[in-house]
Amino acid sequence: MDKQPGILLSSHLLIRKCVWEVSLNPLVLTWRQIPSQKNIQQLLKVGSSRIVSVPEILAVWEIDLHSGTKDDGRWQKMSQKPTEAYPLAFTVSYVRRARKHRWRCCDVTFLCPDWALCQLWVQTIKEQLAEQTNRPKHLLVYINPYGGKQQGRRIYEQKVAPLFARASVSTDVIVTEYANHARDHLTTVAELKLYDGVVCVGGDGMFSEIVHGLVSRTQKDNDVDQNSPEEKLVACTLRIGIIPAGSTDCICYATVGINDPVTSTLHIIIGDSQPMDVCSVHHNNTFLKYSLSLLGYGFYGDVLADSERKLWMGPVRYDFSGFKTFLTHHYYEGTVSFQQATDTLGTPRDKTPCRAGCLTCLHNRRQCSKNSPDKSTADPDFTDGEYEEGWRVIRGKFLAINAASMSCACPRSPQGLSPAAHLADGTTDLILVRKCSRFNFLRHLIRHTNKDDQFDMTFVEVHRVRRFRFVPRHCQSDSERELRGNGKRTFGQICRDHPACGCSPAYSSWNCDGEILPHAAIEVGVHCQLIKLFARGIEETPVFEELPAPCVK
Ligand SMILES: Nc1ncnc2c1ncn2[C@@H]1O[C@H](COP(=O)(O)OP(=O)(O)OP(=O)(O)O)[C@@H](O)[C@H]1O
Repeated sequence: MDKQPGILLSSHLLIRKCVWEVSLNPLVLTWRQIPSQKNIQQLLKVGSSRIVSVPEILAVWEIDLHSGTKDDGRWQKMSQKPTEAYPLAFTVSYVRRARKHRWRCCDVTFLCPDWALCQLWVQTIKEQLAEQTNRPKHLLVYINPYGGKQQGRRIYEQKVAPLFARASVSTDVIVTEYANHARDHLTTVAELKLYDGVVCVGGDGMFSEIVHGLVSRTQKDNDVDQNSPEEKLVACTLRIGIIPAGSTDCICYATVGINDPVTSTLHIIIGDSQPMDVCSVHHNNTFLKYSLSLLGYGFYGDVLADSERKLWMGPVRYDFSGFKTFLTHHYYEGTVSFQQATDTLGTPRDKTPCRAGCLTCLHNRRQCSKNSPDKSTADPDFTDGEYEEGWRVIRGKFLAINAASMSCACPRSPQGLSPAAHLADGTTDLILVRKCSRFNFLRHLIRHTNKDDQFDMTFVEVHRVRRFRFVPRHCQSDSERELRGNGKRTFGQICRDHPACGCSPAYSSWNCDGEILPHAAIEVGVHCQLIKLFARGIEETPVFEELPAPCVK
């Protein structure tokens, strides 16, 4: 065994009858096949080395090659036989990158010539894993058994729990019994100090519950009043993991790049961390909700409101309501005011999407901590419209008002609603679609499904903002809304149900991450990096090139 500087261990070990030079340094574990006359041609054909970064090693254990059991006595399927010269073995479990941001767990078994060397390897790798202090040891897991295709429990038992066990991550599991069970448990009785993170098995609705529970609990524990829109919220210390088991899994797409339970579990095990902004939504100094992805008034609010009246149609209701809402072509009058983020890197129109290790988020996070969020500066390029006490004010008729805190990319819209929106830069992209012809609105919508710029249209404007307010033109009192809720129809409601009628209703609804808000007049503030996820953002290209390794089992 030769030791070079920086190298912790280096030995010749056997993998499936071939001798490999295996070495470990604090950053990577590598194994390179030693060429011999016999295997040189095969090496040229298929490649002969493998590099695994130490932070992506999940576990290591000794195995008894004769009995086929692990060092903890559990049975393991053996694919290699011991030889006289290499009678002992250990297995390393690590992350392997597959296509389209998918991660898989791979095992490689190394055969050793003697007991002492085998022990040394296992011990040294374990010591390196113990240095990875960002990894969770104990997690609180909530499973929604009714999310998506109702597979949450099965996904957890078959795909997630075995990986947690392999990586020695212990869990307390709660299967939710009713909507908001997880939120209420987190806000009140959960003993958060026992855990290194909270995991939800479900979709975006379930994730939203966890965020509401954790953020509210953190504010409660720190005596912060959530009802004040100006209040600076305290960031949550526990990270959140999402095991996708919902219908859309939009947050998973935006933070991992794919909705795959195994990939998300591996991100949790290795202790990845992705900060995320959270928008607080208030009405009249009363807290309404937190939003993580999309706030939409007009088109997206109407689609959701209509689809909720057609639950019996199943998932096809979204297409139906989308088409119907497009045909009704309602516009809404009101005033939008906002504080533009003028001191930040990046704009909604640039071509740089938010990716793992995003420098824009890093830079803008520093700006957020320097500036008080309310001190917005006037936009020097702005000549049109008005300013009121540092807020830019736009009055008009809008087909849609959307605030995208992330790209909102999904399989239907691969670039998303705002392709360059950032996960953690302390801003949201406010998109205003003014009244235009049906044909032009259709052109705008179609651009979400291809690579054309959906903002390059005269009736669309987009601003990167830290706060915004919306007030509908005919500001509605709460009693009026109650009347609507009780079924006494205003003209708006009648028109909504009879699209042939030419006039637009006075109010739409806000779609807040897939839920309808009870008020049209709202104030929204972005809280920079309020939560952290067990994720790393979408990776541009794999860090380590994938090389086929013929000897890996
Ligand atoms: N035990 C339960 N019974 C009924 N509803 C529940 C239960 N647990 C959670 N919920 C609620 O179910 C709603 C939907 O769940 P979830 O987000 O997991 O799936 P989905 O709606 O199919 O997926 P997506 O949100 O990605 O479209 C959530 O808003 C959550 O509050």
